[in-house]
Amino acid sequence: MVTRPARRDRRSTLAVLRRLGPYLRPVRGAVALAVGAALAATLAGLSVPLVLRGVLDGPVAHGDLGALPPLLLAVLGLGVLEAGLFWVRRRVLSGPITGVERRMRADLYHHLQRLPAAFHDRWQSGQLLSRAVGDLATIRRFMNFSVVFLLVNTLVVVTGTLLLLWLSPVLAAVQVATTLPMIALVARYERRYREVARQCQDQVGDLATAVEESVLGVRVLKAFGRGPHLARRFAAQARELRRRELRRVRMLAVQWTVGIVLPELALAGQLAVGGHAIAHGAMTVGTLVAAITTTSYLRWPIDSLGWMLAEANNAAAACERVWEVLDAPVSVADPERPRALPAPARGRLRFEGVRFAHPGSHRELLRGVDLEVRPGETVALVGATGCGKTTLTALVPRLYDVTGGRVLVDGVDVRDLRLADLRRAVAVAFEDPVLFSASVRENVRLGMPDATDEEVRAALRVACAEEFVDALPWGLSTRVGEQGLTLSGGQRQRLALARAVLGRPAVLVLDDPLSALDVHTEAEVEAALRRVLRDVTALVVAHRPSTVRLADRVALLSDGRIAAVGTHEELSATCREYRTLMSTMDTEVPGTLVVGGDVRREERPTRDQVREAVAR
Ligand SMILES: Nc1ncnc2c1ncn2[C@@H]1O[C@H](COP(=O)(O)OP(=O)(O)OP(=O)(O)O)[C@@H](O)[C@H]1O
Repeated sequence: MVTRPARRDRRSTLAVLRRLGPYLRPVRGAVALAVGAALAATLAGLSVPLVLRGVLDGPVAHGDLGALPPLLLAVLGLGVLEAGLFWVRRRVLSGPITGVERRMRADLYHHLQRLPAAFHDRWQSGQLLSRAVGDLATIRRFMNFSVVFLLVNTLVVVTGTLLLLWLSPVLAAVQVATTLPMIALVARYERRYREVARQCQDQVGDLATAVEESVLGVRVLKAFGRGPHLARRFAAQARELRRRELRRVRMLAVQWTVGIVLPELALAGQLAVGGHAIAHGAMTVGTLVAAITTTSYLRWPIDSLGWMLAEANNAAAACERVWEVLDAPVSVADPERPRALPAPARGRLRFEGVRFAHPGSHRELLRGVDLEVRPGETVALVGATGCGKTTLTALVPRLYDVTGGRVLVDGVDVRDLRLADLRRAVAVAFEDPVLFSASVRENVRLGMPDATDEEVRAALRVACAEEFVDALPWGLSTRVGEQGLTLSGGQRQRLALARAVLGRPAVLVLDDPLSALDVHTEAEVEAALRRVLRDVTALVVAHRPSTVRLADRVALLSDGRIAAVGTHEELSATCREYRTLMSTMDTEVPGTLVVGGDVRREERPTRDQVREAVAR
């Protein structure tokens, strides 16, 4: 499993953030209005020093108190205008920007759904979760606030400096001299800060994975008493996150300190220079007060510059993480010129010279599989543990694509079919039946959302699940807990079977469909399956004789190829490897444990045990 991708984007923060453009374009009107409102608000604030100069050098200097009220009203008006415009900025932007976040999240989710199984094999779910939740929230905060104020504050610093220049070039020079070190510091920290931010966000992803795994596996952890061990591992990861966060905070602390000290230095410098100039009659008190008020007003824009660039770097690191997922290629996709299945579909399934290696694996798992499952026929696929049975079945609905050869349904290469058409024609029930936290009805209708309750019930009957579903508190509407954990393994497997047969597929791929059933239920489901399998082409991965009994023919997968095909009797008579395999399977049924009336199946033999048996 890959914790996180190795690729690191070395592009500048601006280049990374520029990719937000297409998302921001539809709301550019709102952004422009917000920038305009924030700019007008800040300029209103920046005008106050000019009015102050007017007060000091006019009515105050000349004792003309009658001229004072309009100027005081002007100060009050500017204050109210500034507050109102800031309100407008927030009001105008929040809705559109949360809409942008929603669109990005929807795109990410949609893309995750389209990415092939091989992608999900490699990525930890916590990494994906933290990107879909935490990183997108970081980007939203940046767009909502920092984008506007980076623009506005830069403009305000420039305008304020020009105003100072107009008031007094020498006081402006003091201001510029004390601002330059801040700009140099920010430039120096830019890349390092982004790297640290990235490390923190990656560590949050690892932590989310750890939480998710231990929550999903809580029963196993409890049963094996591994809770304390996991807690120690989690604490170590949390310590690592803290260490990285502290590095980030230390860098921010330096920026904040410098950001606070420099404006104070500017004020002290301006007081010294201005006081001297006033003493020599080269400057009025009003000019000095106006300059100092302007410098004070510039304090927040300059202070915030470092902080907002840090936010920009956080957002750039978050963007990189989101783009990594969005840029992952959808390698299993609809063909450019899709072909249609002949109607009505007959369900002839054929593997021709099929080769396959898992991405990143140097070992070819399947090395030329040739097998035909005729319409209406059931073929059981058997073979030693880990020989590639599940992988071979996963090639039919294109969970993976073959690396050589081809898989054909009714003579059409599955890669030439639209995925929707293929998945309508081919239904799958996995060994590990995954259910979602939704009602029984929604879980069964997963592949056919429009199915009626009657159709759902018919499928449940086929899977021998109707009785237990009716006994649930709300029948079909009962919500099964997360991953269906409120149901027994056998119940989950029967729902997964019902889901597979609901759409009346032409081809049914079943991966060990009886694995989680007790002996009694197994007999029931087996009988029901016999009925289903009569009308459909089926490839069934079999781990025990009872499943093999369902099949018309059996195919033995060995060393990446189909080593033998025939009826159970033929193979038993002619194939030594098959006999040995069946004898290891047979040991499972007598080995069934009966504990207080509760019937449980023992573990299947390990791959090594099977190999040993085959070698004997
Ligand atoms: N996503 C993956 N990436 C790399 N290797 C994988 C992946 N999935 C499975 N494998 C490897 O491929 C081999 C075949 O796995 P597969 O699940 O197809 O075997 P199987 O015959 O169905 O086994 P079993 O009988 O135990 O269910 C195993 O060695 C497994 O470790």
